[in-house]
Amino acid sequence: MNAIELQGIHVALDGKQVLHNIELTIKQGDFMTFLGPSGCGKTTLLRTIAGLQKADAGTITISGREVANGETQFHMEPSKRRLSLVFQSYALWPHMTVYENVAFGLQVRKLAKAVVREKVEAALGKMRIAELAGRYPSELSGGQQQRVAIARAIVTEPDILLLDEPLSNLDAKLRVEMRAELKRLHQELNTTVIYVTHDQHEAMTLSTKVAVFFGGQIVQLDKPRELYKRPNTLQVAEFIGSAGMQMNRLEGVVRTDEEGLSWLETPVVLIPLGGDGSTMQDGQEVVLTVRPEDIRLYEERRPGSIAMSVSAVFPSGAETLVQLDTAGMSLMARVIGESEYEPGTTLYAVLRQEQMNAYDKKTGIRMELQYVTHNNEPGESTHEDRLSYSR
Ligand SMILES: Nc1ncnc2c1ncn2[C@@H]1O[C@H](COP(=O)(O)OP(=O)(O)OP(=O)(O)O)[C@@H](O)[C@H]1O
Repeated sequence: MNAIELQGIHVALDGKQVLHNIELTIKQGDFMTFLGPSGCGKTTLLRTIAGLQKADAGTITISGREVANGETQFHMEPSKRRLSLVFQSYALWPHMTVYENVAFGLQVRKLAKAVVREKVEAALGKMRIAELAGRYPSELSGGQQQRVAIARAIVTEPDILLLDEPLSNLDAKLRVEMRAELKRLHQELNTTVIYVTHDQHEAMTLSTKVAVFFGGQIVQLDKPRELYKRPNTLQVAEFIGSAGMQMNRLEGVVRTDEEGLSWLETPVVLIPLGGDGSTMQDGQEVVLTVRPEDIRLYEERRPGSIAMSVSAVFPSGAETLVQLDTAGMSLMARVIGESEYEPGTTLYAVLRQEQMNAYDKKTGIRMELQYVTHNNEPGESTHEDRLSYSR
């Protein structure tokens, strides 16, 4: 069964349209992340699912039950939706111990004392904070407080766990630790999770699915790997490519000749294209993106390679980023392990074409280009032989 179905959700705040026609299905057990820049509507959608915000139009169904309907003005109370919400601020009650904070939601349901104890102990155990039961929030670190907040959310065994930037107040080391904890918890509980973040790393490492938001709309819904490899638009590619996940960008123009041959002309390399040409036009401006790990570096010239000069080397232990320049263009390549390259060295960069993405510069939409693979067999005349490999 689907855990959540959203159909045609529209929300306006203060007369401004914040969510536009959101359509989304989340499967039971999914770890769904809402990813996007600040102000794109992620939190508003989470609050709408939780029932803290009314939808102006559309329907929300949770575990087969309709909980909101814009047309009939039906709006089920948050407490009846069988979900728990954890905020960025932990919002623990300062005058209650950890045990009391976690037990509160069960006590209001008037469960027997022994049942409450059993469930609270289980939740604290799952978050690995059993020994903190008697402490007050002021006696805990930020990471420990966040664990208590999550224990409080899971103790009621909700169908769905909603997490709004739960790690953003933690320092870098704790974030990584808590990320691993959340992943373990999701696997252990098999609860459906919706997670809001603007951190691409968090989205990539935790999620089974990622919904990318821009301007109140979902612009791509994919598995993390697909999103990383094939962003649908240049805007998504650049967003996913920011914050430490460098993305190289190369501008070019499609050229076709009278014989029907096509190629991409960039300032540094000509890339032969196959296909019947139906998806491209002569003169069409294209932006190519290629990740640093998809650039191979050679010390000798190869077909289709770009002669470049090493301008900087950034070693980081397991890998090295090598920055290369030519003709006013800069590329970043990733090399496994340490690299001996010295600034000023000439290297030949080959872009792994099957890993590149091409976008129409005007619309920003990804194009399906067919690249001609390099063929080095002697004596064979190929499409690429008729182009000069590099300029
Ligand atoms: N109570 C409100 N009244 C009016 N506008 C609001 C209100 N809350 C949010 N907004 C606006 O709605 C838009 C979406 O806000 P929202 O908090 O959902 O974005 P977000 O993607 O979660 O951002 P962030 O990552 O910064 O939390 C923003 O333009 C914001 O200014």
